[in-house]
Amino acid sequence: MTQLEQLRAAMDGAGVDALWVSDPANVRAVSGFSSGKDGKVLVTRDGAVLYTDGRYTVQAQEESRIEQHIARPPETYQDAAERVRGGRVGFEAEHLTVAGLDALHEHWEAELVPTRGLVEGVRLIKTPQEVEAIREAQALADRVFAQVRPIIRAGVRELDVALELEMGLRRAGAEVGFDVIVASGPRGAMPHGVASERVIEDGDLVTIDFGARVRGYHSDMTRTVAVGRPSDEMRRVYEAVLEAEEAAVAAVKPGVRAADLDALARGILERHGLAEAFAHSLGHGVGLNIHEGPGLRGTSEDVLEPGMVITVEPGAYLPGVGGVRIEDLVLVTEGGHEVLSHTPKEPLPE
Ligand SMILES: CSCC[C@H](N)C(=O)N1CCC[C@H]1C(=O)N[C@@H](C)C(=O)O
Repeated sequence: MTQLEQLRAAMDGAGVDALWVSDPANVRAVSGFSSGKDGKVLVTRDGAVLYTDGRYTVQAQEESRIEQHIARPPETYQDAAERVRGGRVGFEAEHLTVAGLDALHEHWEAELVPTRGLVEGVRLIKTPQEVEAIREAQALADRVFAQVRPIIRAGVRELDVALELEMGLRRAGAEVGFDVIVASGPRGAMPHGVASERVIEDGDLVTIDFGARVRGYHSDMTRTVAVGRPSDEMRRVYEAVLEAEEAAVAAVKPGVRAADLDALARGILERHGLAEAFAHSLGHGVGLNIHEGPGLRGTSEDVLEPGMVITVEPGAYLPGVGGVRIEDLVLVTEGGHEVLSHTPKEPLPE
């Protein structure tokens, strides 16, 4: 089944005849149009139309796999009105604004129905082309990390490490996937500690979390590296996080519940007295968004399937002391898994 056929099956399940797609990543997923924030897609039983405006005429022709209609509101809504008249039309409840919904009510003679996760459900399983883009993004990030690794040393600002990573990604032809996290010494206790002016010191652990974006698809990887000799306390934390990460990666295969993977890693950290220190979920799906399904967290009902691309990223954060996170990017395969991130996990210096 093509992704559009899968989406129509999901629409049947939700009891809608058509779907108004407004989330930018979903617009891109359904149409291929890369400026999703300036586009909308209407999917009906027998068609799919991309609506965008005159700034994107050429781009839409080049990129879109579906029919394109160049217009601005209200003409956009008027054209779509003919296609949805009298039907039940789903809209994306987690994205459409109140004003956007008002506009649909104003222009359409149709029943408007809130839906959740229809396109996102299709996006859970990547096509071979999507996997290829993610694989390229990660390979490129691995290369850039290797180039930048020598400058991660005492006396260098976190911001300079981030800048080198960003320039490396850009030079290699990728985009920067998200704000680069470089969290050294006590700043390592911040899971989202984006690079600051702090100067890295001897004895610090430095957590670096960054990703590339290639053809819209993200990579995501974290390494925690030592600058000089870390304290015995942080060494124990590092070994515990590494044990949790490796055990969780090893357990990735189709049929495994995402919640069970989270529990596996959490249980290992708990045995090391670090249950409270693991302040986020084990991981997440990666694709057109850096965070998408499946969610690897205790409350998740997701079950792993071949074609999912996920992160496995346990961490332990000790306020005022420091932190460790180790993250790999993993493809779920028929036979188990393939780790897409290849940057070595360095042993800590004695
Ligand atoms: C702002 S993008 C951050 C990318 C990073 N690899 C990441 O996903 N992190 C860093 C620490 C936790 C984790 C995260 O944000 N997880 C989310 C899904 C959560 O809610 O736990």
